Amino acid sequence: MKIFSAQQIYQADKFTMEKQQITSDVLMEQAATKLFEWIHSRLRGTSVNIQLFCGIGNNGGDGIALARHLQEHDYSIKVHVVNYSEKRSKDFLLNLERLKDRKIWPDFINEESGFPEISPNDIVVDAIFGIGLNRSPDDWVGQLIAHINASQAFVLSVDIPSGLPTNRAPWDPDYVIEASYVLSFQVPKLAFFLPGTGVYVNQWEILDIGLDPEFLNGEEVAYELIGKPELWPLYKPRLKFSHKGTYGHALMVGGSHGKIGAVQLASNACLTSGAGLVTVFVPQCGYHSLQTALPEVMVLTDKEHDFITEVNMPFVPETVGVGVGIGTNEKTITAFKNLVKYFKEPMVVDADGLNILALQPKLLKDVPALSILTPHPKELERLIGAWKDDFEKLEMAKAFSTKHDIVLVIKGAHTVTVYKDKGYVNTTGNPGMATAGSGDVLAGVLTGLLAQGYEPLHAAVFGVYLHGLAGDISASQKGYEALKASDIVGNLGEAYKQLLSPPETENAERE
Ligand SMILES: NC(=O)C1=CN([C@@H]2O[C@H](COP(=O)(O)OP(=O)(O)OC[C@H]3O[C@@H](n4cnc5c(N)ncnc54)[C@H](OP(=O)(O)O)[C@@H]3O)[C@@H](O)[C@H]2O)[C@@H](O)CC1
Ligand SMILES: [K+]
Repeated sequence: MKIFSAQQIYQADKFTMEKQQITSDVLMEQAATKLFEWIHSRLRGTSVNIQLFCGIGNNGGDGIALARHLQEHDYSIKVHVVNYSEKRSKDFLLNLERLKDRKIWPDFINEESGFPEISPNDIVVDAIFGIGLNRSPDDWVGQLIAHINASQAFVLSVDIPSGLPTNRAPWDPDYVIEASYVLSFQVPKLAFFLPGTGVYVNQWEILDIGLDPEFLNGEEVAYELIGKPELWPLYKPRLKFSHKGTYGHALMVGGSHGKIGAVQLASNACLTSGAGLVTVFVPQCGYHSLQTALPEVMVLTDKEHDFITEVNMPFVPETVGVGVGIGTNEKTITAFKNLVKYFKEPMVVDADGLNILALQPKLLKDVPALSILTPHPKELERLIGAWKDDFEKLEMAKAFSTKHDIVLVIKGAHTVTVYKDKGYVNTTGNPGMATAGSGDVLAGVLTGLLAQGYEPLHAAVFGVYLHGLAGDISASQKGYEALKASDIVGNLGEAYKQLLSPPETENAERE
């Protein structure tokens, strides 16, 4: 699903009105009707107090129009106009008149003394600011937002939590609505998925307000939200007349004394994700445990006992996954340098492999084009430098990816895969996956997909989703706390099955 910028949403608006020969008021009415239907289908006339806080722009207009529908269906409502500017929008004013025609008189809030009491049992509709927010809310408006947050009422935000900008971090983190639920128009907003701004969005859903599909389908976007429908075309079905050679031979290079488990998890994941053959290259201390734990995996050892000093390959693998548990011993760094220089196909670099690249950035020019790097935030910062907010981080990641022609997988609650000027936001995964070895499993999955011939960008987007889905299945079986990385490997097969299950269940899978 495409993620549009605010500017693109305004363009979609304009295009729709011109093509369908409708006015902006009609579009607002469609939006308000969808909001009303969503609420009504859940409340079914329940007697609950609904307090609507409406700004003076089109987001406020949506709220005012919604109030009219709620009143027509006998809901108990209280409408507040948050009077933060004299510049009221045309459709806001039109809907305010319609409300007055029905003898509903909103109160106008101009300062703190006018804040209403909000009971924890009320429902708050937040229609103060939408995607038009372009500067910090005035103090008294910020205080109103804080007052709503402190109320413990259920807060339903229209389009986007008020105070949350679409393209930067909030000016003041206390001046943003903490939404219980966001009903967002037509397309999800990038801010919902980034760690600094996603915290304001507990749950979200898209309402189709009828923006024109011709525009939506034709527009190029900087970010895409990845769900099942985006993955189906990437999947490579197993063929009847295939053999293990068809699915590639992967080499996993990693491990050091006390960290053989990392490479064990990664190679197990690599094989389980479907690689035809997997060989592991480890220091000698890893030999027995690997041969015992993973009979399907072949093991090569370094001449050194505790760490890797030179990677000798008696065969040419389809791909290499390097870095998990490898450490940063000087001799290991030399081995890593030689490996990235010698190997010419896209590879996966994780963990200490990334730290070595951060220590010696000139090695980046030797990393094969289209290789996949899988940093967590700290590793990313070592690679690309510090950022001011998540939006800048993504721009810096795009520049880095373009400069070095590599695929960057930025791990987090919503892992974002970046290649050149485009980002792919993942929708699977859960907090239980913040556990030792989870990243090693991902590195293994991605290496396994590369071995099977997936294009590197596809391998990254597909693998991140699959890994998260296996984590979600694990969480449903064990809960968050008890979830271990080996459970994720154990559920990769079930994840494939769910991923390929028929489209009927698709909506339920979406967030
Ligand atoms: N296609 C769609 O999705 C549809 C979208 N619709 C709805 O429209 C919403 C966008 O509406 P909008 O453009 O009127 O902006 P909104 O957010 O209401 O702000 C109002 C104005 O406030 C101003 N302003 C900004 N920051 C400020 C601040 N800190 N303190 C004070 N003032 C500030 C700024 O004006 P300025 O003063 O900069 O000229 C801004 O224009 C969208 O979220 C959705 O709910 C639907 O109606 C139908 C179709
Ligand atoms: K809002």
